[in-house]
Amino acid sequence: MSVFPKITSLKVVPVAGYDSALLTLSGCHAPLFTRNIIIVTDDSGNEGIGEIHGGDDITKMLQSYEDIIIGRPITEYKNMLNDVRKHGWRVANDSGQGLQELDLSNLKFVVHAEAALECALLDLYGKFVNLPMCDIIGEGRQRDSVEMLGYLFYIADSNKMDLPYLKNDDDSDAWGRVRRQETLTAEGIVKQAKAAQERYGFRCFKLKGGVLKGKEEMKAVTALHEAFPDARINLDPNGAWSLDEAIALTKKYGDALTYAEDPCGPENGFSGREIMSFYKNATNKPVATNMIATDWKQIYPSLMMKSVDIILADPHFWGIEGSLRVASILNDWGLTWGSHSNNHFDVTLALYAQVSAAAPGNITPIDTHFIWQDGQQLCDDALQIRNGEIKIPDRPGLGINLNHEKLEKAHQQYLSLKNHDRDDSMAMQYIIPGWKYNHKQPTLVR
Ligand SMILES: O=C([O-])C(=O)C[C@H](O)[C@@H](O)C(=O)[O-]
Ligand SMILES: [Mg+2]
Repeated sequence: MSVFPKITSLKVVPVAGYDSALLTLSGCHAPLFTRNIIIVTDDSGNEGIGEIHGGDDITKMLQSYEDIIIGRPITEYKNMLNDVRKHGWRVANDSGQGLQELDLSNLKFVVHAEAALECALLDLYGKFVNLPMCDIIGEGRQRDSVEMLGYLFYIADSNKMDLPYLKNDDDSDAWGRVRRQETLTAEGIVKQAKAAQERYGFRCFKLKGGVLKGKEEMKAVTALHEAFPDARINLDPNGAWSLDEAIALTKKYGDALTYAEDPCGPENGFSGREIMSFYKNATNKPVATNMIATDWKQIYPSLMMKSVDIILADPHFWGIEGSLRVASILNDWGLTWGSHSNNHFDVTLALYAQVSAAAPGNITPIDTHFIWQDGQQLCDDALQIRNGEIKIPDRPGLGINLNHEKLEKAHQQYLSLKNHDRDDSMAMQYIIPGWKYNHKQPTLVR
């Protein structure tokens, strides 16, 4: 008979949180974004938690795991995950296109819902053996503290949209104010970076591009470099530029840009993996991606063709152990690991910290959207970004515990929404009536 705690329940709680009117190639972030929180309990009384993208399909996938895991000892977590992969609910008709054209309707195929279960089971397991998650995953702990990057965005004027964006909700410092204000210039981006640095101490920045003309965005990169000469600076237009434009822009403004993230993508019958390899040959610029290498099939040609240097292997796309396998391979081959993010709560923030703490090698500072959500924590003991870093707490598992009242409030916010899937064109159409997504046209260039 097993002496190990057994799983007694699985609960899926869809939640929503507030966001700013952030602009990206896919449009404008809506005032509320959705996520799914999974809570797994065992008969020792422990609660394990995980968080993943929102949307009805992902909620359904998570709910389908219940019968597969109830009654099993937590030490069987690897077998439980294997059974979930075999028997869990799946969305049909994946074209295999993935995110190479940033088609957000493909997120449900790219996101691996079982990563949230993996997180909750490892949280329980860590609590059982009384060790932080980073000590029991991958090759074990590689560092005690993880560097995060300051993720900057152009922001639309939410006063011009009849939508419930937060306004004047946080007057505690410059960041609290700046993150809700219209930002469409290089000076505005530098102001945003300074405010973010003041609150969080970031040493590196990433600017989300694909919004203005490439030349304008590179001017913002140059202004950031002048303001923060020691910072690593990255621009991510999500493949909006043509190969020729990406080469020309990088040549002109190259010194300010430490590396480029998905500067170009599929064109003229070539896949994004081929185009990025042409770009690298022409510029020698290090390249990061969360678009062309999001699974094991895509990673093979990407590495064969030397299309990328930095793979942002988000554990929500690869699973926790999958992401760390990517980290080990990249490290052995002299390449670099990092993680991509979408909007998220503090459960994901803790997951990024734990996975990154276990990623071997010289990793790149980790993406997080959380600074845009700060103040909406679901846990009382949420991890903090201080001096640009998150310290791994001396607590077992993820190192955080849900506050069920806060969770219920976020669930009520979710229930107030008609649509649960991300749709960046909805808010965008308030800015440019009739606006339609085009993966080769920056959002405001119409
Ligand atoms: O690096 C990233 O965060 C991305 O490439 C894509 C995401 O869709 C991001 O722009 C977002 O969530 O708004
Ligand atoms: Mg990206």
